[in-house]
Amino acid sequence: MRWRLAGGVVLACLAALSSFGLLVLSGWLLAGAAVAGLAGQSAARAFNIILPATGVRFFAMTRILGRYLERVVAHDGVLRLTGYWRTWVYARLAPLAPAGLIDLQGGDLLGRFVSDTDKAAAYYTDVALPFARALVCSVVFVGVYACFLPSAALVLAVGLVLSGVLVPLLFGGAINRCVCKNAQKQSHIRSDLAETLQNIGEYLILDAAQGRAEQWQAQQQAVDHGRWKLDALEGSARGLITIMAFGTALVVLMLAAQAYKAGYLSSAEIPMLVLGVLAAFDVIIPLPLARQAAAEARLSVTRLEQACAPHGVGQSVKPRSLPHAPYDLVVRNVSFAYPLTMTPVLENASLTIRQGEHVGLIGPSGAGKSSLINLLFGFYAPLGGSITFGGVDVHTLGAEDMADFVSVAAQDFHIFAGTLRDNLLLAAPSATDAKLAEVLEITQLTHFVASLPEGLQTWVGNDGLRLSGGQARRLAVAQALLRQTPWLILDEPTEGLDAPTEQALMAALMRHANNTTIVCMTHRAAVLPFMHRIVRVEDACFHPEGGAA
Ligand SMILES: Nc1ncnc2c1ncn2[C@@H]1O[C@H](COP(=O)(O)OP(=O)(O)OP(=O)(O)O)[C@@H](O)[C@H]1O
Repeated sequence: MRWRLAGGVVLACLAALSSFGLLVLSGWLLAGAAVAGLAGQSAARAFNIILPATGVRFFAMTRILGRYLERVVAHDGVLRLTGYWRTWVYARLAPLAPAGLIDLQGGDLLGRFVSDTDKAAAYYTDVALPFARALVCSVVFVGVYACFLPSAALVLAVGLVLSGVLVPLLFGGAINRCVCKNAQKQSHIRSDLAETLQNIGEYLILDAAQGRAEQWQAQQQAVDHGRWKLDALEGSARGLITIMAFGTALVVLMLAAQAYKAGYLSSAEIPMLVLGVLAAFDVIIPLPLARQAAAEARLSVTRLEQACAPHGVGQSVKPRSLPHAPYDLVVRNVSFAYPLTMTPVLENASLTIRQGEHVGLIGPSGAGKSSLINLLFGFYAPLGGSITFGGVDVHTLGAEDMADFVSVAAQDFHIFAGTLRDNLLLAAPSATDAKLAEVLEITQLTHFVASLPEGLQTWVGNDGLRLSGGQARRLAVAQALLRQTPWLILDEPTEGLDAPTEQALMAALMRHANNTTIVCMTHRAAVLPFMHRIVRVEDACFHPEGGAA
């Protein structure tokens, strides 16, 4: 990308230099023509208008062309940079989920992923490009002035440095503070908005929607106030630069007038140099905005780095070796607590599940049954002890490695916006229609799907809203079955089902997955007779029900 980005800078400089050349030459041409006209017919005839007029056209053309090409190249560069940042962030965020992202709200995370990556990429057009253009062009402007009048070149150099360096420095601190505060407010409002929209039904039921709207209004006003402050700062800096530009032009006018009197300059060169100053400041005026963009980009990059920083979980720490048969799970003296609460979930707990066993995990709500999935997939790291699967410490495996061996129908499963078929194929993209029909039969969904006019092509809406709780849960079980892994973990698979359907599902499941290891976390007594043995999770330990755990 480097050459492309450098090309954008070159084109931006070309456009700015053309603008400068156009104004300077036009000033000289108009003033020269006027002086020649006033000096009489012979002087007017002697005045060569062709060459400068050609120069004016040349600069007008290169300015238009330069600006157009600069936009094309620079925006192409930004799009590529945005793509680069998004890929970079995704590649680092994905392995951290869910433990590494626990302290980030979904809306905030989305905000970081979308708007912070945009701002980080826009650093090129909004910061690097204006500053590089200002630097390169200022040197050229001062060089050009030095050819005509060195004292004017010195004044121009001082004016450009003062307004291009000092003004951004002067306002920098206040801009940084304002940008930080605004970013925090915006991040809050975005997170709240995402959460409220996701759970709008609950807010309506709790009669809290109006209060929520009022909270937003207050938050939005605070954001608007912050934006107004930032605009005021930027406007003040821009105003100061404009005053400096006119001051510099005035001094240059005085110096040029003196030089004219002393015979060093022609009369036409006086307006040329004055107009040149105003044209030169065109590259400085965008700098306060660029300074603001720099603060925003720096903050965005910091926020992205914070979100992507490894938290010691969800990442392989040693060279991998994949699990091998027999795929036994050995949990040895494991202690575990969730980072946010630090309430012990497991304490010195041990459990062995051999390949092919069907184990029912029971116990009071909140005892820690589902937490076993989090530990197995390495979403969270145990505080002590070890967990091996197929002879390999699960801590050295990524969640994607485990997914090749273990399918989970989780309690908090998600049905994606799409058709029934889309959701099933998500688990096994190459599954045939016969395979889909087979898992629908096992999960007792065949009649339901057949009753739908569009069958598997039925759109299930966001979050599976068009399905009942029991239907959605069975769809999650069907997904897990489609993956055909040696292990199957079912968290409350029959929750919300009537007794005959529950029996039919479990019986079909056992027939189908006879050789598969099945771990069934459940509160339903009717499921337990289908299991080889039962383990109770209680008091932060695994207790066998009638045998060794
Ligand atoms: N992501 C999390 N962060 C913090 N604490 C959690 C998290 N998930 C679960 N917990 C807590 O860990 C404990 C064990 O939860 P877990 O979901 O494993 O229980 P469970 O036995 O599966 O419960 P249930 O039968 O109701 O599904 C609970 O006290 C719960 O509040």
